[in-house]
Amino acid sequence: MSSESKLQTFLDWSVNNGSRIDERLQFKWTSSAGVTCYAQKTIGIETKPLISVPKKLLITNELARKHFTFMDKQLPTSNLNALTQLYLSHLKFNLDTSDKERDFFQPYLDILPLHMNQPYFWSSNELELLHGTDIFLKIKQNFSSLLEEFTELATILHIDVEDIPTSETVFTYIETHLNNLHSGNIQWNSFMAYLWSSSIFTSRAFPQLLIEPTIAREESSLAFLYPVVDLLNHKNDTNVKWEFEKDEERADFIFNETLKANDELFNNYGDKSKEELLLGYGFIPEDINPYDTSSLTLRLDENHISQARLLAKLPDVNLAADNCVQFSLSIKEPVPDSLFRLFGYLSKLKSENTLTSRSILEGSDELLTILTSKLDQLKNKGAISNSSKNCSPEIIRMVKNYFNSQRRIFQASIDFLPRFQKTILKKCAKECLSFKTIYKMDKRFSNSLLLSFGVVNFEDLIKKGYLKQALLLWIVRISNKDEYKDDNKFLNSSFHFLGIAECFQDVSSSIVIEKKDVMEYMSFYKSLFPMLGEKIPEVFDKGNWGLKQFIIADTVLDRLVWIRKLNQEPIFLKKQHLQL
Ligand SMILES: C[S@@+](CC[C@H](N)C(=O)[O-])C[C@H]1O[C@@H](n2cnc3c(N)ncnc32)[C@H](O)[C@@H]1O
Repeated sequence: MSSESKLQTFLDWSVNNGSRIDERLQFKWTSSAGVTCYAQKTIGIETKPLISVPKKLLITNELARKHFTFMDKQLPTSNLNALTQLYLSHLKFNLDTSDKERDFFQPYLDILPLHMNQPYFWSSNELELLHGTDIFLKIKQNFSSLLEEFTELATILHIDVEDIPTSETVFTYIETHLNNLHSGNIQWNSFMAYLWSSSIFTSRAFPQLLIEPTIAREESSLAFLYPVVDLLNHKNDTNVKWEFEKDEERADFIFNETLKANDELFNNYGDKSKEELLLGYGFIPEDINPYDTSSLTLRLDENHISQARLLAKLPDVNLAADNCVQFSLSIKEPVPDSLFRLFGYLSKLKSENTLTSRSILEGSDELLTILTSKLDQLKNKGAISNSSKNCSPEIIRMVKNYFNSQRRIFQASIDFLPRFQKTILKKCAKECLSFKTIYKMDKRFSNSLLLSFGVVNFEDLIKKGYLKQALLLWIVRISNKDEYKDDNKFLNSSFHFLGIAECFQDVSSSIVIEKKDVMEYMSFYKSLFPMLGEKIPEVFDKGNWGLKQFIIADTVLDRLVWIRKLNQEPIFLKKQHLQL
């Protein structure tokens, strides 16, 4: 029977069994999206359902329960639809024995597609295109759960199953059995049949809540198959309503938009990201999708994971694998606060008990490095040749589209970081000062750099590579501020709020300087002293300019200065807790 006649037989069956389909609708086969529904005439917004289907046409968990014999408590709890999925495999592929229910549902079973586009059914060459992505990890995880669930079901229901693949062999198993699935020639109790029915459920089932609004929360993932309405394709943001008319026992599809003649009638499967559409439904629309998300998976040091989760107040993020945390990124929320907190934690110094503005800003720079390298990887991966070996052009198109959407999100996250840093700096404007401003304000100091290093302005300082020397010299100058009779007032009043002298004192009283530290700083120190003291005594010969002061100043630098990665500009930040 051709696809068109199967579709007609199905529509007749559904109407003969009490379905009502608005006569202005027409269902057709299309090569791009399978069965598709169009308006033949203009349809205005109506409260009357466009499609109503009686309960007896729905394939529910209740039917599955009647079919199999088992003890209730034994069923797998990881997927409440496991039994209904197995029941669907039985209806569709058990052709050995006659079956009243199968005979009844036959017209519906005949229009369920055997060619599925979800990545679980792709060839190894096609799957290779996704290798190294989070989506590939999810495919592997989902395969493991499905295998576990299927094995558990078979044991509970005492079903003889041959040849269950393992997580390692599942990809080859599917490639070997794919042609048999396409011709409908598989055993109902095979893993291939279960994978098919589970994908049918993922791509076309509706929530049981629709029929039973009072269902317990633990059972909210229960689902059922809803013939006719499941022929409608998906478009995000489409305004639809599904209702169950209890008295008449029928499920209604109400469309709250207008349609012109030849417009497609869409359903809304729930506003989905491209990743969800690809994994669950095997298609990706061309247009830009505001619901797109991407994820950043990070492996954390085993010793730090619990502390990191506590201090960074990580929400119950998806633990992708042992010691891995996963964060969702989207155009709407390019970087969640929890990710900033985690990087703030990772950039925290031992001297910081909590997250500080410095650790958060430092962390945001680290995050920038990681996001940039992820973006580069995505650019490389997305550069797929249109003639990739043995890959379907449609799959290549979808994968490219997926990578593009992922790149857009990572780019949005990268673009967000400088804005975030600006906001933080604004938030602590009263407790921070850039070294550029300091350089401008402390004229005597900047003049001393002109005389000693020939530095004419701040940019020149960075260009000539004297930034670190200048920072250390200035910190030591602040530690000696009481010795500058002329500048004393200026140094005290202008920079006092940063707490540099206090931090210097603090480090000085606790630091233990070893021989190796002295060796490390010796050549640096010798390049500056006694030369500077002799050349500009009014700055570099007041107070203590010994080598130890520079070792202390380096620690102060670590504790109080954030050097912004983007422009190498150092910013002094008073040590203080920052709440995100
Ligand atoms: C609930 S079914 C819809 C009916 C389906 N067209 C059919 O032939 O049976 C969901 C499947 O339809 C296809 N689909 C749904 N919306 C689509 C869209 N906007 N573009 C392309 N394919 C779509 C996908 O293959 C998806 O897995």
